[in-house]
Amino acid sequence: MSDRTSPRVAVRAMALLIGAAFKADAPRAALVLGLAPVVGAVAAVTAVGLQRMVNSAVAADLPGMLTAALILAGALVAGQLAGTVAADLRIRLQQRVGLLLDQRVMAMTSGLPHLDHHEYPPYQDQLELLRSHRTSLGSAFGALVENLRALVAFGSTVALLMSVRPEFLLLLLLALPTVLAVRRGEQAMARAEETTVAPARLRQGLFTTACSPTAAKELRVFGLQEEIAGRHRALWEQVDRPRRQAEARTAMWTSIGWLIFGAGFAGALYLVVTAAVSGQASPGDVVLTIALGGQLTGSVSGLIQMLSWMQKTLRAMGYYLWLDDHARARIRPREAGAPSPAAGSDLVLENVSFSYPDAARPVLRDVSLRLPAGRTVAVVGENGAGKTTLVKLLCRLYDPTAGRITYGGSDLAGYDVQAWRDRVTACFQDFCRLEFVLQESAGIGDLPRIDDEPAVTDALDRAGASALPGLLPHGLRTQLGPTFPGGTDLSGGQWQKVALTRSMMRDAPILRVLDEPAASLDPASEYEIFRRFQIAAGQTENGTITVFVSHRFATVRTADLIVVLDGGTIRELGSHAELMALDGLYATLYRLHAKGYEETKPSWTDALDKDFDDAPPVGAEL
Ligand SMILES: Nc1ncnc2c1ncn2[C@@H]1O[C@H](COP(=O)(O)OP(=O)(O)OP(=O)(O)O)[C@@H](O)[C@H]1O
Repeated sequence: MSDRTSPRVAVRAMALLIGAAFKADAPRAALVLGLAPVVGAVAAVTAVGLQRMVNSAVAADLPGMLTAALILAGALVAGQLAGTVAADLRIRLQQRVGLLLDQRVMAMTSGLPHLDHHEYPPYQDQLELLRSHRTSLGSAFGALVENLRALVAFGSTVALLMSVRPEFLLLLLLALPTVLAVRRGEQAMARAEETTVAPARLRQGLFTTACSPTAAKELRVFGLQEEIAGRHRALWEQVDRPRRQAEARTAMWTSIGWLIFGAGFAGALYLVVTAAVSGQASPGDVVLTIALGGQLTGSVSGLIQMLSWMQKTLRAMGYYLWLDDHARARIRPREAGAPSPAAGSDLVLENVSFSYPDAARPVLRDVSLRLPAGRTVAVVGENGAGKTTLVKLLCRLYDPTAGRITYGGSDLAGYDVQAWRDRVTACFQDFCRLEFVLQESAGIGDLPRIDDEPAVTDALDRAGASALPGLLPHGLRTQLGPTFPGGTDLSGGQWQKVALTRSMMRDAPILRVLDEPAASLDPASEYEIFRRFQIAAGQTENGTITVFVSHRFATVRTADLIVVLDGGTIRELGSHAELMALDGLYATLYRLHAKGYEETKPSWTDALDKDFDDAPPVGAEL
């Protein structure tokens, strides 16, 4: 992993923070940055006032004493006012900058066209580092401002000390070991965090599992609480040991640095006191040195704390910039005039192969397939055969690693990814339980019509869920999900129907993907839904291609075309009748399922047999 605190990254991060602050609130940003040096210089001005006061008092110079008193009073008032105002302004601005960066992180993460950052461990590690340092992002602008203040405080103190004796510049050098120790400590800490990020991510995963309502049932039934807690503890140790060691080393080096600085300061005091005794320095110089000495210790310590804070936030900004670079390389703005997919064509896979990042073997190998417009296509195969991967490629959640997918003769990769997705709709196996009101949770499937009640009612009907609003206390306005007070939780099948309704919202999709859309549905609902899908697919003017993945052969047999995947390749292809006549893998699997099915076959499936046995096969055309 690259050094997240390299000078180049630091400069980029600071420019980004200042830009974000001005974007969030330009007048406030200008005021905060302008006040920081004023606050930083107050202590040095106070020390000058003291020096003048003592020298004027020794010389019995009343006007001089009055001027010194004015300087002291002015510094006191300016310090208090500017300090309070600056802190207040800074904290609010810091919150706004934090919000802006949070929103950018959300936009970048969810705007990435592909899924690899969620599924590929090295990317997940980077996201985990960013997530664990997210709060530092919020305070990054504050750290920048406080460093500016601390630098001015330190610089003005050193300048004044040099005005007493130039050799006091050496004190600056004596502060260096402490500063370097802190910087090295931060780097060691960064290394420790980066090398332990994988177990830290696993530990976070276990924590989420232990607290998640989805895992709650299995945790109790299998008595897993102790097991999960034990694994969490072990991972904590694994993560914590290198971090503790880095902290201990930093503390040791910082203490040595402070000892060197303390010895130097004692030497400076000795020099100025002996000079005053021999008449080479004024009593004011002694007071100034003592005041500045205390001030210098405070400002070195402040500077070190600020530098340490700054390094932490710069590290967080380094992770942010990694995501920014990653997203910039992948998120393409929608090109004006880029070709849009025209409706009514076939979708064709030409020798498509696909491997997940870093995977040893391809998941799909040399798949060639024509998905005809206006038809339903079922994809079947054993677990791990590559069915979900295939539909992910169709949605362009990944691009093939070899071969190509074309629509209307044009490579999908040539279309703007968002323009393609605008014409695709889907219900995934691991669908989202969006805890909005029912109207929105379903309507979000076609964002411009999220509030369109007739559109949602129609989609509910097409998804076989028209009864759902009537079962809920406030119909379409019912708040879904147990997270909200007064929210209504749904059964697994009802949630799935809401997800299906979402996939029914877009009016004329080119492609509708249904990845095990009926896993939680009862057989009658499943039958009804597929019947509607098939009728809808044949009727839509643009000839929607409906691709569904299913293990339920009673439904699969209704498809116009059935694709049998086996180990990432197409084993068989055709209509139900053709595949049964072939008497291969499909026929074997079908008979296995039918055996159990015939024994318990309910009467409503007679309609299924009658409806689809006469359907013309389309596999022959391919
Ligand atoms: N994100 C991923 N990264 C690496 N490998 C993956 C990923 N997703 C799936 N795989 C692997 O790809 C293969 C095919 O997975 P896929 O989900 O496409 O199978 P499937 O046919 O849909 O299975 P199922 O019927 O169990 O849903 C599996 O061996 C799986 O381990």
